[in-house]
Amino acid sequence: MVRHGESEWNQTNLFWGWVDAHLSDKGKQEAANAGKYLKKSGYQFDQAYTSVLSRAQETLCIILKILGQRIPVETTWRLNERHYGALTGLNKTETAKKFGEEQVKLWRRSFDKPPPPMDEKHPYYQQIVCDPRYKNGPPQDKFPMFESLKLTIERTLPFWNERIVPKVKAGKQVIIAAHGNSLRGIVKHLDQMSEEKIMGLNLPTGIPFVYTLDDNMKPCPDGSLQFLGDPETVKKAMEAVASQGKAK
Ligand SMILES: O=C(O)[C@H](O)COP(=O)(O)O
Repeated sequence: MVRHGESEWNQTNLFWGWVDAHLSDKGKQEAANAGKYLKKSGYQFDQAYTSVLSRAQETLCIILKILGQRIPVETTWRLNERHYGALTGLNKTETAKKFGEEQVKLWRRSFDKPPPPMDEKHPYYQQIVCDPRYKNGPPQDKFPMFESLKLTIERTLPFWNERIVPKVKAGKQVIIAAHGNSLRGIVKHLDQMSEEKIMGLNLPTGIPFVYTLDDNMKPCPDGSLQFLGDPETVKKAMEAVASQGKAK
């Protein structure tokens, strides 16, 4: 699994959720580094999965190009970033100054406290709701206007169980290029993390992590959340993500 590289909106520290941002130059470099690391470690994949958002698709494309692999790619809104509701488009530092760091941490990392909903007057409402990439779902009457991690997991796990698990059980190697919170949902599920523990997990951009699963889809000993990167770089990258919500 890999969280997309830094996007143009990461640079300006905005909540972006379902808004479609492209990779920044740094993000393209991060994706290229991820590809090189995977290549050096000898990874070959049979199937790829990604969201319908450009930043995840661009990351996957760069990685597969470096691996020199052409494999089937399945895209789904179910792997999208969580929908950040009314916070979409707001600056994270400014939001922490206005509402306090604790509140922003709860919105960003708590399990079931959702951000306030996006209403029809929100500047990104039309762009998201009318985007043709959602013509195959989610249905208009269930289209999210906000998501907690819990709600994100509720729409990500059916895809994991129905589409990804059968491939893995058939012995296929799969790569998932997605987003900080859709991947946190899968990690929570695989490692059966508590709601408290998942609050402390900040996935860095563009650093792949590996799961080796047994026949019951449980992580093998040492087969859980293994980052492919130098530990100090991974640690710093995780801290940097956590501190995006500070008032500074
Ligand atoms: O949507 C966003 O802003 C990011 O993809 C994830 O942000 P977070 O790290 O604040 O949850």
